[in-house]
Amino acid sequence: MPKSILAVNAGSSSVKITFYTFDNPPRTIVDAAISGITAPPSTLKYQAGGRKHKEELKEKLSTAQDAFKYLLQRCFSDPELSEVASADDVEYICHRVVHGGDYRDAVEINDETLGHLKGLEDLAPLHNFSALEIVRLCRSELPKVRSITFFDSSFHQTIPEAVRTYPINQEIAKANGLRKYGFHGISYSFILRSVAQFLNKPVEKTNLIVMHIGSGASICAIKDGKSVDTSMGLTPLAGLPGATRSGSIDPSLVFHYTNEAGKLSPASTSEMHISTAEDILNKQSGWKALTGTTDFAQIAVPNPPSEAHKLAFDIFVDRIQGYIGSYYVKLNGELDGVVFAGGIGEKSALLRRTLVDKCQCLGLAIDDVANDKGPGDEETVKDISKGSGKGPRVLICQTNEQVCGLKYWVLLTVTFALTSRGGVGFGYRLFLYTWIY
Ligand SMILES: Nc1ncnc2c1ncn2[C@@H]1O[C@H](COP(=O)(O)OP(=O)(O)O)[C@@H](O)[C@H]1O
Ligand SMILES: CC(=O)OP(=O)(O)O
Ligand SMILES: [Mg+2]
Repeated sequence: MPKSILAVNAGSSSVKITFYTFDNPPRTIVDAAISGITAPPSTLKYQAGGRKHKEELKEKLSTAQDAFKYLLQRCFSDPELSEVASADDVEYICHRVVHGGDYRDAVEINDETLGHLKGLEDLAPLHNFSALEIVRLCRSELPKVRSITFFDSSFHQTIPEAVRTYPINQEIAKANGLRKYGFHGISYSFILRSVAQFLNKPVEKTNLIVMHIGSGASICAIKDGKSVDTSMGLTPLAGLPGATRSGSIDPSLVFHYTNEAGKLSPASTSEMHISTAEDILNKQSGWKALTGTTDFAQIAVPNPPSEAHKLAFDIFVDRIQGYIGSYYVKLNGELDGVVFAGGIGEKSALLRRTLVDKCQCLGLAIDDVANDKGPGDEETVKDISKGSGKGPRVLICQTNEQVCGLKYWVLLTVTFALTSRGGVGFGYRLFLYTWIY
């Protein structure tokens, strides 16, 4: 009988890992996350069985790979976690990889797929490189464990041509894969299923505007259970601003920023080639550039410590409001709910209230008590709308990018019956398959 599945989510400011059992449904053995990698000290959150623990770390973990190694070691050395004491207890690792290019589904890592993904590294400079560093580490340090990669971009394959196409020379666009891909799709997929279930609607009849807003922030219009537009584009830089990202700007700004902007950045390596402009717009912009902090909890406060903090908050609200209006029209006003998710969406009552107040003309209204209280630990979806029945629901969804990847993986392995090379038997996969539907 197989042992455990490890799911890894390397975000731009955090690394989250979860070990699951092969049960029906899979049971979480341990959930561990390090956040604030870009704003030290980092914080560790650790949850196993009934034990919950949060601490500020003294160790300097400046890369996603360091954070991953730390988390793995922490789990393996926990004397109360006999189920995952070493790499021998792990059968598969499911990695969240942000940019999957034209991959429609998850893929198993081998020399060929890894080589292909390496070619996409430059298109998600804050993400793919870090995630693939973890994949490479797993291949060398845990060579017997098979790695499967899941892509944020897969969920957005349904975006219509006119939305995903940039109005540029189409030969060049096609040759270089220059189109809107969209990201946070693993999260949107989890949110869609969870909210549809909560609203008691079939997924394929559910229409939502979902915000996944954390260090990286995006918004997605979902019509009949399919992504029809999203704010990120060719790379996760487009759309909303983030902790260190500018979001959409006039592209000409790059040519007027500094003379150096078009040159290769000192951050470029043999692995990753980014220009100074990309480095500035991805890593030195957003609320960090405006306020000095990447922590939105210091910005979303009733009495901001400076005008700059207030401006950062107002800019974020303005950009999100613009997308909500646009997506409401794209969905023809047929909207089941507006959903807040991601670190900021789930935790900032102030941001939620401010936005909903600004979108009252769409029939959105918020219950202040429910909003201030937020969701309980075990509450995946919480309704914070005012009144009942009429108008789109205002919801919070505590997203989970790890478990959703796991579900996709099960589906993939069942569908394609990945060889039995030391893997789980087909019958067992079928058993897991029944858990999905
Ligand atoms: N109470 C809070 N209010 C506002 N923002 C918060 C709060 N708690 C955490 N955040 C913000 O959430 C963001 C992290 O979101 P998350 O989705 O977990 O990260 P990542 O984008 O790295 O995956 C950080 O910018 C953090 O400041
Ligand atoms: C795509 C993206 O921006 O991801 P994250 O929010 O995890 O940084
Ligand atoms: Mg994230």
